[in-house]
Amino acid sequence: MIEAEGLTKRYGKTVAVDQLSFSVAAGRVTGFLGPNGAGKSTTMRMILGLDNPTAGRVSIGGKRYHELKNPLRTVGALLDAKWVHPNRSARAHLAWMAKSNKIAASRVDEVLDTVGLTSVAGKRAGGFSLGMSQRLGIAAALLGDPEVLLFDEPVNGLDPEGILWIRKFMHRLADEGRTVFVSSHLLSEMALTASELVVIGRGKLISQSSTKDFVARASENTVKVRSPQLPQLGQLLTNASAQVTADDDALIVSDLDSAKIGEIAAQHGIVLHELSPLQGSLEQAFMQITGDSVEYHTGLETEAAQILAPTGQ
Ligand SMILES: Nc1ncnc2c1ncn2[C@@H]1O[C@H](COP(=O)(O)OP(=O)(O)OP(=O)(O)O)[C@@H](O)[C@H]1O
Repeated sequence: MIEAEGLTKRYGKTVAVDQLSFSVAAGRVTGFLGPNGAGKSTTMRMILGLDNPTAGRVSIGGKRYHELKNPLRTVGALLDAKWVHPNRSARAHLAWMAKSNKIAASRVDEVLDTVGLTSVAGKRAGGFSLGMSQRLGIAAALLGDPEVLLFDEPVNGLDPEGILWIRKFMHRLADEGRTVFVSSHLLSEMALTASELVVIGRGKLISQSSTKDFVARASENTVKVRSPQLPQLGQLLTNASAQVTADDDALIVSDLDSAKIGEIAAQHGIVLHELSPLQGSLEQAFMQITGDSVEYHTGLETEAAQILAPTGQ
């Protein structure tokens, strides 16, 4: 369990994190969502005691990081996958970490196996692909068998196979009862990975809720309608003050629910071939909730299709 209360971090005039309060429960994946520069990394660093809050506090199982007796056995983190000595082998890197944290050497081969790196354990980590480096970073986070795991943008730059592996791995960790807190600016990815979302923008909390509720609360209320009498139906719906747009052989209708659309069609003897409410995407939900504070490009899982609006001080 992670709990933040009024967590605030200022760097000079920049307020990176602003009165942030949220909680992260065990046994599920909680997504930490926000555009670039929203304050996710700063928050994660404060959780891990790498940065001190200007105000407020954040605790893990009721204790601040510095109060933890065995930090690596309580919380593991992947902040920067490339943080390894390039000439060390994966095994040597983990063995060094285990030794310096008084963790049994036998854990090294266990975690290598868990993340599927056993066959390349003797190779130099500097030659690893990003996906392999991420796995090594996750192995390091798991060394102390911690109850709480933090991952900062773990799928950034990964290919689809790597993304899928990370997603499944997070689910597995949560199913084992661990607290899994994962930051991302990729809404589409978080929709598939996290069951709970802590959403921030410009350092402030925008919402904390289940992923399902977040979408339901904010998604546009639109309905897809198909009919052999589309122009006539479109006119009737417009007359009823609905917003109507054409979409191939269908109409996308907003500001009027499916029951009302069905009634209007029936009153005028119009045949319907389809009448389906559309659930908004997480991207739409984010845009609606955050208003103009961010701008999203959606769809592709590529750098080009990701968030565009840093806070820009
Ligand atoms: N050490 C620092 N000194 C000054 N400003 C900082 C520092 N670290 C972060 N900031 C600023 O604080 C704000 C939040 O940054 P942070 O990296 O936490 O955001 P983020 O949500 O993790 O974004 P990204 O995904 O781009 O890392 C940004 O405006 C950033 O420029």
